[in-house]
Amino acid sequence: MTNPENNNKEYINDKFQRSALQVAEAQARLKPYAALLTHEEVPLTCSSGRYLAQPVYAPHPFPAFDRSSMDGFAVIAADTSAAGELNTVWLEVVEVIPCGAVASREITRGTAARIMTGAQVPGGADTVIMLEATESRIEDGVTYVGIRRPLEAGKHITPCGLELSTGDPVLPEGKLIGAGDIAVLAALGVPDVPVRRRPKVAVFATGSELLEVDEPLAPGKIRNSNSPMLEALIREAGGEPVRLGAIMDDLELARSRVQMALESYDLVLTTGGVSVGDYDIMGDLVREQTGDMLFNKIAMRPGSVTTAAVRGGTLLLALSGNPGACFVGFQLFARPVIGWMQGAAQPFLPEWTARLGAEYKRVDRFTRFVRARLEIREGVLYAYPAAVDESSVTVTIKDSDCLIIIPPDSGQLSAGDKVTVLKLPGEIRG
Ligand SMILES: Nc1nc2c(c(=O)[nH]1)N[C@H]1C(S)=C(S)[C@@H](COP(=O)(O)OP(=O)(O)OC[C@H]3O[C@@H](n4cnc5c(N)ncnc54)[C@H](O)[C@@H]3O)O[C@H]1N2
Ligand code: MOO
Ligand SMILES: [Mg+2]
Repeated sequence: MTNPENNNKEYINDKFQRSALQVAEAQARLKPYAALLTHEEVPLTCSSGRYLAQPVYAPHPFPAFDRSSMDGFAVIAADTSAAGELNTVWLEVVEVIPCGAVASREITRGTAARIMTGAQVPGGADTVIMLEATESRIEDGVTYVGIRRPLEAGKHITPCGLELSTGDPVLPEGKLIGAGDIAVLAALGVPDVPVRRRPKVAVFATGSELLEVDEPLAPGKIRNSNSPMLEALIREAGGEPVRLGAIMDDLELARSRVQMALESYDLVLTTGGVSVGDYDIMGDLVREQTGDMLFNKIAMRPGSVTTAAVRGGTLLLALSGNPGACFVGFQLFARPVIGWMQGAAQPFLPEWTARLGAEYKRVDRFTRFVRARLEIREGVLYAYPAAVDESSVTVTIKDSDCLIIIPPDSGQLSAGDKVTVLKLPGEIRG
């Protein structure tokens, strides 16, 4: 264990003199090191939640043929111009066209084809009449369809290319693939989808107080809740978490673990030990090689101690040990890094506008990111700040739909005031 007496005396002054960066500046410092990963092809059904590595253009028109949108008869509109209540026009039904079939002949004046929803409209026909609007009779083995009103051309026909023409852009590179995208890719005949490789993100916690989840509580100890939380957050952001466990507050041990992780994974996340305490080894470790430190203080709360360094080209993001600060630090810094690595078109949490559901009086010299619950009432979005949003608090993380951004100059805010919120992934809990 690190001895407080000889705890990095050379760095002792730096430890307290940290210059705080604005959040956007810190994010910008990370970006050059969040290199785009290679791509791989995955089966279409496995592509949900992955980021598209290449844009998709329509290889053919969609629909690829003129399609009937009703069960009925394909006819020539001009044949029905004289039709009326007292003048039934009778057309000879020359064939039946089920879905998937192609007519064997063209429709000519005086003829019609029975057609099903989704079937290709036969050549010559320019309109479809619904079955219910017709009558039929059979005479000498020949079926006739009777029509009592004039029809417009183009009715109940979905034209070839209505949705897409050949070469139309369909999905941009960087799109997060969802069910609708999968439907389109299937319709366009893309069995294997080029997606970005998922970043492998190593997670380890530091803290001599940490117990595993299945261990009984012991005096002064707590269970390591940040590691499983971070793993879930990494998955949510499209990364592949690699759990490296928890280590004691031992600088030597942390140094070798961090080094090993930096050599083996795309990104390394740690939690704990980044403040100025005697055993805050991650802070010490990053300060050892000041050249590769990107930042160690951010003008935000919680998460002001979030620290980042780059070693051998790989990013180390040392998040706070305080659960609330660890969560917010992940959302603002680790999430975009994991997104950038996958070429995400929208790597940041989306910004929404809401009304404060209750007053917020806390004023800070740093921007606050306040955990809050969202509720929609009469079409208006309200954000209710968590009653306790200290960075050390765990339980309110689970009740949060968003983070309200409270800039330092906002003063005391009243219920109903407009605020910007960062929407967290998932459904609004209501
Ligand atoms: N003198 C000062 N003290 C502190 C400052 C400061 O500026 N001056 N900053 C405070 C702020 S702000 C924060 S945030 C915390 C940051 O603490 P660390 O990142 O160094 O984290 P630890 O000291 O390791 O732990 C803090 C807290 O979190 C608990 N913890 C740690 N790891 C986990 C885990 N994996 N799962 C759940 N809980 C965890 C730990 O037991 C402590 O209670 O520092 C303030 N202090
Ligand atoms: O860095 Mo601490 O999380 O501001 O509370
Ligand atoms: Mg500490």
